[in-house]
Amino acid sequence: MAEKLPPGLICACLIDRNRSAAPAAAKQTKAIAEKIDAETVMGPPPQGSIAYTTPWQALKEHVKEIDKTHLRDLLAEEGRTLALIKEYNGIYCDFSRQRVTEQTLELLYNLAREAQLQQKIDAMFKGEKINTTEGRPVLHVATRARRDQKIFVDGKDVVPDVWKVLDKIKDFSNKVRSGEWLGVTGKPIKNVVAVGIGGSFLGPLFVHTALRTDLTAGAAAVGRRLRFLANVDPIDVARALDQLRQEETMVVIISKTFTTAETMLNARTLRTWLTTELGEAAVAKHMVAVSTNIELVTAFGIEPQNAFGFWDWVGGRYSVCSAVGMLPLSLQYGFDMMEKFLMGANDVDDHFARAPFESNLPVLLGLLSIWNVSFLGYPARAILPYCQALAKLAPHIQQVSMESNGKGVDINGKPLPFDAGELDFGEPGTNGQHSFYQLIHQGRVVPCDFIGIVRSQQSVYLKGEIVSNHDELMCNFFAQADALAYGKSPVELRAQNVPDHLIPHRSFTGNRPSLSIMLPELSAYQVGQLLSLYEHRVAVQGFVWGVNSFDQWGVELGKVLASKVRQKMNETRTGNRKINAADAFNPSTMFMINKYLEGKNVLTYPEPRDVFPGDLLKPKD
Ligand SMILES: O=P(O)(O)OC[C@H]1O[C@](O)(CO)[C@@H](O)[C@@H]1O
Repeated sequence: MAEKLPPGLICACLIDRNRSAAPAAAKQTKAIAEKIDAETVMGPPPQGSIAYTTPWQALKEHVKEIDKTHLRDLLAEEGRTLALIKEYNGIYCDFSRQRVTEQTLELLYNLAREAQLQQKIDAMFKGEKINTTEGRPVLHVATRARRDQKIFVDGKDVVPDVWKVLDKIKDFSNKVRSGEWLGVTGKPIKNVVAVGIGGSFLGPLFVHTALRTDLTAGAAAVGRRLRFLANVDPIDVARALDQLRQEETMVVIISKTFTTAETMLNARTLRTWLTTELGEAAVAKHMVAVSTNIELVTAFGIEPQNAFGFWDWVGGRYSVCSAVGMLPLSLQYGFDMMEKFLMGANDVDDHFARAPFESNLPVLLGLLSIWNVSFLGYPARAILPYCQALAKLAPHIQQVSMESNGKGVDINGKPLPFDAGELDFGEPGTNGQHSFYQLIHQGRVVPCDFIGIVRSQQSVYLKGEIVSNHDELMCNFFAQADALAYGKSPVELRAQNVPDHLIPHRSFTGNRPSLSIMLPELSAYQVGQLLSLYEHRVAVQGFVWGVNSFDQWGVELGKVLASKVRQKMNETRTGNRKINAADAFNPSTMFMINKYLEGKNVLTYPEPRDVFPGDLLKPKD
């Protein structure tokens, strides 16, 4: 295990094992080790960092100017507002509620030029190996390339390979949907359970949730069910399988690596669920896979013709446009609709690659986020769609953004002299208004993305009501942005006869930044546009901060430690014993695991056997 860990962690582990030493001495040794480690492994913060450049320093100076202004006054300038409204192919972005002037934007463009942003964007689209720690290109844009586009990796055009898989998905999903592909008992397949986690789950879930309210999509999905199984929590298994009959169900195992512990355990669980009922022959008709590792898929027992491939140049969190999303979503909605989704994403890809910074929406979004995080000092960002169909946008972007830019070192491995990344969270409005908006109105400053849709896919209007349901939703969309920007002053409150003792409680400082995005509707095309917009915004931030946004080493340590716990837990089960000091956990973990083992003995079965959801609730024989 040790040789897989970076040197800093090896030191920490060695110290951890030296538990007999006096705590003070151990603390001192640890501090010294960490210092040596930081100096020898990473070195001092790099003078080459973007933070030491003139454009960065100019922006820092500029904060003083901005601090003299209030959004209330900035919003009074119509010329400024017009300059800060940007539109591209139906996407309307109003940046006027950002704490910026036109000069701020000029300074941000200087920063982008200093960071060689355009060159980095070009390198990405050209298939250069910009994910340097894994030696890979970053080409999720190729997964939604038009058939006639050319994108090269190591001199080979990859677009024909992309379309070979897409054609296979089209053919397969048509067969399943038309009833030409039948289950092992001759029944048509009506249900799909997509098993995957992280990027192999959140993107497809986001798109599925967005399309579920599209009337056309709804029609295409009539009588069909798409469920997701991500967590190994048995409750998640139970919910995913609830009311499903094996003979009408297809299980799609989605894993880039085909090694992710949770996904593989769930894959084995669902294989057993199918074969217990239908026999071994069920695997060929009811299980398919999406992976870059076709060897492991075959070893699992899924036939290669039932495997849908993708490539190591597609990062997991950027993979929804590959077979990862396209297969389950085409089974649910039909390939034609999903092709529109791809073309929406492709449209914004083209815009991102070519448009000048001044009108490039992902670039503007990215630069403004950098302004908020690195200069104004706001570490969080709320994604607030006034659209229930976008309920899973925030969780998806949370992974895209935080797994990409949550880094402590730059692309050359040198410590960053600033905090990169931000804390992303969000909920659809108006639900969020009745939850965490209190904090963003009167507590911490959290820059907000408001997203609204002009024409809803559904209409609800009761005669006698002032406005329709959708208009009501949008009234809040417009109002919230102004409430944050303008606030409410004690003078205004006094004029409304608010008693003095309540004035501090009812005052709103305002001057809280937000941006508003409006889309004409939310069909598959716009969902694709929105996805690409957010993905590239994250890339812009990473390119300017100088981090590698396309690796994710930070998720590894927990996986290694879980595997040690798993092994020890298995030993205690077979050896019928508790965890003890020889198992080399710290006292806290040792006590906690033993508490867990003691507590769950009431429910464990003495003999190993397959247990399915609901079994634990049945009386024991
Ligand atoms: O698709 P896989 O290989 O199962 O990985 C699932 C997810 O796990 C992660 O590696 C994080 O643990 C993500 O980056 C990835 O999307």
